[in-house]
Amino acid sequence: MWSIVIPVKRPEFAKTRLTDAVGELRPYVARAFATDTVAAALICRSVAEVVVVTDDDEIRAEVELLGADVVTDAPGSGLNPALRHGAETVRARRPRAAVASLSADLPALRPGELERVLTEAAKHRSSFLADAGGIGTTLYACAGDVPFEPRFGGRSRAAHRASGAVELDVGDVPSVRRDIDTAVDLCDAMRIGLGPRTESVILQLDSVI
Ligand SMILES: Nc1nc2c(ncn2[C@@H]2O[C@H](COP(=O)(O)OP(=O)(O)OP(=O)(O)O)[C@@H](O)[C@H]2O)c(=O)[nH]1
Ligand SMILES: C=C(OP(=O)(O)O)C(=O)O
Repeated sequence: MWSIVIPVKRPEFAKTRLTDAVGELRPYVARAFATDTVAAALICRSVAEVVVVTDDDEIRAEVELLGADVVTDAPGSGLNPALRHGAETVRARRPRAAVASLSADLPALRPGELERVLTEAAKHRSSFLADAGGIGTTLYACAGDVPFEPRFGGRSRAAHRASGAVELDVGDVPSVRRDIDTAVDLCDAMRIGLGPRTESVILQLDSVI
């Protein structure tokens, strides 16, 4: 079973590359992405717990209701330190927990696809899943006795590979790979099938592109 750490940046500063597509709805879109991601992770059969790293009070309230734990966005110096803080919190309680981090911008995430990825990840000491664009990473996973050392940001697929983590070769898991940076990514996720919170925010738009 896995402990999943999901980082959520303050929505008022998040998903800036979607500004042209969603305008003033951007913080609501970012929150909906995160909440749909957390909801799908929580019902995945391989997931024991979800820890969300955020300073956003609304995200906190929503995901706690769903059953996730929340820790503050310490030390306040960006994504990888926030992820390490989440993993440290997990391992303070369960020292040999297998930990995986998942991006919070996967609003089409399907629990069964995540389960297939985590089953493959369980065969390795550390591993990662490349994003749909082939440059970044959506999931980074470590066995219980392995230091959790994420390298998200920019060309993180190459960075994770260079760190010695194994790239997971799991076919047909589009919902786990489809992170959303742009309007085109959002259209792609709509084809896969959006989670209900994102769907209802997107319905308020005249069009996405
Ligand atoms: N807790 C926390 N999460 C972060 C931080 N920076 C990024 N994230 C999360 O990391 C994941 C990937 O972030 P990006 O795709 O770069 O998201 P973004 O910065 O909102 O997007 P852009 O503004 O378009 O660059 C998302 O789940 C973000 O919420 C941070 O400083 N703290
Ligand atoms: C942070 C990442 O996401 P993106 O660059 O797609 O925003 C990453 O893939 O490492």
